[in-house]
Amino acid sequence: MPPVTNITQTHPIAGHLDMVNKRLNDIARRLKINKLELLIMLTYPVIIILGQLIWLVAPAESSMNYFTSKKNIFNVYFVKQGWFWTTMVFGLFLFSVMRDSTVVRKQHGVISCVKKFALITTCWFFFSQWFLGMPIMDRIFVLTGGSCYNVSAEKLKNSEYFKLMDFTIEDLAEFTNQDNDYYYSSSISSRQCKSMRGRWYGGHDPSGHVFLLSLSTTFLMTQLFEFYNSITLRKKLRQFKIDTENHLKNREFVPFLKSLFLDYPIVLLLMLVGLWLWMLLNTTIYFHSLLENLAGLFFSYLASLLSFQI
Ligand SMILES: CCCCC/C=C\C/C=C\C/C=C\C/C=C\CCCC(=O)SCCNC(=O)CCNC(=O)[C@H](O)C(C)(C)COP(=O)(O)O
Ligand SMILES: Nc1ncnc2c1ncn2[C@@H]1O[C@H](COP(=O)(O)O)[C@@H](OP(=O)(O)O)[C@H]1O
Repeated sequence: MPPVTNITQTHPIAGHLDMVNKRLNDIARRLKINKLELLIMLTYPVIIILGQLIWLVAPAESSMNYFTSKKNIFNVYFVKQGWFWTTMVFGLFLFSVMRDSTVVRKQHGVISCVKKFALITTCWFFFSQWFLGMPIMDRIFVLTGGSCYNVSAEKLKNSEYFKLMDFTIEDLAEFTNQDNDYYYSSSISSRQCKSMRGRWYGGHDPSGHVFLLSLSTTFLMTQLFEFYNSITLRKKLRQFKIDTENHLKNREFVPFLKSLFLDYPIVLLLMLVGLWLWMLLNTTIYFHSLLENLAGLFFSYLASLLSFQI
C-alpha cells in the first residue's frame, strides 16, 4: 500500500502564527490583562518605530508638512484640549450604551468603565497638570537637570524662584540679547515657563502628547470592545450608513446630527481615535527624541495597566 501523505499538515506560516499567538497569551497572562488590551497597547511602539523610520528616510518632510507646525489646528484645538474631547466622546458613548437594548451585562460594565475613567483622569491630571505643585512630567524634567532659561526681566513673575543667568548656553544664545538681564529657574512648571516666554531646556522631557494620545486611545478602544464585538460593531456601522443616507437624501440635517451624537457616537469615537493615532504619528516624526516619546508611552502604559485591574 502506498504511504499516506498527511494532507492536513499545517503550513509553516500557520505554525509561526500559532507560536506568536501563544507568546501573546503568555505575556497577557503575566500582565494580568486580556489579549485585546495587549494588542491595542502594542500598536503604539509600532507607530513610534514607523515615525522614527519616516524621520530617518524623509527628513525633508519635516520642513514642508503642515503637521510640523505646533500651531496646526488639530494640535491647538484638539490635542491641546485632548482630555476634554476624550471626556465628551466617552460621555456620549456611555449614554448611548445605557440606551442600547442590545448590549448585555450593561450595569456592571458601565460602573466599571466609569471607575476606570475616573482613575485614568486622575493619572492624566497628576502626570501632565498638577502633582502637589509641578506635574510629574515637569518634575522628571527638572530632576534630570532641566530648567526654564532666558526669562527676561520684564517678563519675570515670582522673582524669588529665579536666579540671574551669568552664563550663556550655546543652544539658547540666539534668544538672548546682550543688553538685557536674563533669569533661570528650576522651580517652576513648563506652563509657567511658557507664560514668561522662557526656554524649557536641558532635562529629559517625557512627551505629554504621547502620554495623552496613547492613554485616551487605549481607554476608548478597550471600552468600545467591552460592550460590542466585531459583529455587533459592523452591524451598527452598517445601520448608521443606511440611516445617514436616508437623512441626507431627505435633507434632514438636524435628525442626522441627533442620530450621530445620540445613537451612533461610536462613529465619533472611531473618528477621534483615528485623529489621535494620526497626531501620535506626527509627534513621533517631528517632536521630541525617541527616548522622550518612549517615556511618555511608559507612563501611559502604567496608567492603563492600573485601570485594567478594575
Ligand atoms: C459629556 C459628559 C461627560 C460624562 C463623563 C462620564 C463619566 C465621568 C466619570 C468619571 C468622572 C471623573 C472625572 C472626570 C472629571 C473631569 C474630566 C475632565 C474634564 C476636562 O477634560 S477639562 C480639561 C480640558 N483640558 C485638557 O484637555 C488639556 C489637555 N492637554 C494636556 O494635557 C497638555 O496640553 C498635553 C499633555 C497634551 C501637552 O502638554 P504640553 O506640551 O502643552 O505641556
Ligand atoms: N502632533 C503634534 N502636532 C503639533 N505639535 C506637536 C505635536 N506633538 C507635539 N507637539 C508640540 O511639541 C511640543 C512638545 O509636546 P509634548 O511635550 O506634549 O509632547 C509642544 O509644543 P508647545 O508646548 O510649544 O505647544 C507640542 O505642542
